[in-house]
Amino acid sequence: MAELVLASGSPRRRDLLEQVGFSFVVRSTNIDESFVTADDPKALVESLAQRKGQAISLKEKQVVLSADTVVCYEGNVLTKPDNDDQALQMLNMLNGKEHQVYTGVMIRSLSEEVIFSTVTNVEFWNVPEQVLLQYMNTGEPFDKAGGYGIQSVGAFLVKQIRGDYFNVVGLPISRVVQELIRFHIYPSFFK
Ligand SMILES: Cc1cn([C@H]2C[C@H](O)[C@@H](COP(=O)(O)OP(=O)(O)OP(=O)(O)O)O2)c(=O)[nH]c1=O
Repeated sequence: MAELVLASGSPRRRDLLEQVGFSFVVRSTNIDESFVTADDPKALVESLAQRKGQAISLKEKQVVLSADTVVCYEGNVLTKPDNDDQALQMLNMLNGKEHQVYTGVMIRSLSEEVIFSTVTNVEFWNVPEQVLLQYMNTGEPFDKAGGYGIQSVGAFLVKQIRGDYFNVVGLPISRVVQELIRFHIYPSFFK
């Protein structure tokens, strides 16, 4: 059986792969995300996932998985906020509105590769700015695209979603399972 390499420092991606029973090794990448253009969020996340995946040197019988998640609101692409001002600005932008979360995924071996992306619509309740400020002060927004975590305290912001919940958390896990099986990587319950 092939060995799965997760090219990600994201604890959420690790947790989701473990949740469905994959064994894998983690190799964190540090690519420069700044010079990728952001006109098209689908193309953006696919291109970033591809860069992360290509930054790993592969051996025979290894399969690498990489991903990138962004939040998109009316043409604005939101990545992880760098500071308090940015985090609050993002939360204010999304407050009371619907936005899209895009995750791009790359899976590659020495002989094959696949790149795809999934989009989920998320609608936020309208909450007072003071509450957004208090949420920001929890520190939770800072390592998350769009400045919130649907899987944690940020759940209080979410009125409804349309599409894959796990895609918002950072990996469209059911699609990933299907694709990994094509690469001969199986979750433990398959054995
Ligand atoms: C919208 C949203 C994003 N996120 C996270 C998922 C991703 O980890 C992060 C987006 O940043 P990414 O750049 O996609 O990933 P990362 O820097 O955390 O990890 P790596 O590049 O090493 O794979 O935002 C949540 O955890 N919850 C949410 O609700």
